[in-house]
Amino acid sequence: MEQRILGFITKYIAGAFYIPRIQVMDVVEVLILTFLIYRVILWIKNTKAWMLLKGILVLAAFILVAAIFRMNTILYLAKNSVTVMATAAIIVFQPELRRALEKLGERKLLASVLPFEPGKEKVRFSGSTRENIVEAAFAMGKAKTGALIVVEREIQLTEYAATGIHMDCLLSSQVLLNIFEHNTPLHDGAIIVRGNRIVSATCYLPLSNNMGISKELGTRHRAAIGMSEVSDALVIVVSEETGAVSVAQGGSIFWGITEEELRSRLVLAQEKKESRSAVSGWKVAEWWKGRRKDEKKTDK
Ligand SMILES: Nc1ncnc2c1ncn2[C@@H]1O[C@H](COP(=O)(O)OP(=O)(O)OP(=O)(O)O)[C@@H](O)[C@H]1O
Repeated sequence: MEQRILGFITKYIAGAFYIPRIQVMDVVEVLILTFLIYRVILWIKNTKAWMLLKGILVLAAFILVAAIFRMNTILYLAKNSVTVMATAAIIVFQPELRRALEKLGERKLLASVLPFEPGKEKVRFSGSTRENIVEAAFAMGKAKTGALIVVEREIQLTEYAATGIHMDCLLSSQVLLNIFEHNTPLHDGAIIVRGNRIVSATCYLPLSNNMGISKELGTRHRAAIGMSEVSDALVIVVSEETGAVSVAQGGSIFWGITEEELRSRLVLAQEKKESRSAVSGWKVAEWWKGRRKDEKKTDK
């Protein structure tokens, strides 16, 4: 048995000491692959694919042992079940894969090379829309009227808008107050804001599966976090119970924020350039640093 292990290692080392001729394109290829692998590892770390990776590592170790000891039946089964397992993984991780591809699309490679996009406005929604949202959110907070407002950014939320009642109405604080008024047909669920207009009301949002979310937060807040996990939207929640205004972004909730904090988050969401860089590159680090200050701990 010892000889078998030694033989395996010697064969492996003999293969590893072969030094091929390295050309410029090989270096470029290695750099590209390094970057891609780094991004995949980051993605795995931030999603439940981390558990999948752990499972794959255990399986790989098991298969390695089987290869060393020449357990042919196990090797045969492993070889033939790879396709089935890959298909199963794609089905199970479909939401995460979709989100990863959407993020790739968000970056707009061409746009980041070109300094400007002709014919496109610099802001997503006007200052007046921003102020109307702030005004209505805190007015509803004062009156303890529950509300859920999704402000769309780069990722289109058409499929979530389709779960509600189509509106296409110019946003104003009065309209917001009216929509979320108790016992009215449109008060339940979320509204989706695109630009300066309310696209849809009574929309159903995906609930977050995050086990770390405080038990004090009910389904309205969980839906806000869920929506921010699957998109880059800024989701504003007004608690019916406490009147607190919170914002969910990037899978985290910033609970009980002030008027000024909500305004500055909306300013960031408003600028098209800012929102694009807020999900990529070094800005992410700044954003993370910033969010630690006012983020409500979700594990209490
Ligand atoms: N998946 C969802 N999508 C959209 N809206 C939802 C969803 N789930 C719940 N809601 C909204 O949240 C309301 C229920 O809020 P609930 O009291 O459970 O949550 P909460 O987080 O404790 O909020 P509050 O502090 O306002 O009580 C529902 O009436 C509905 O309007």
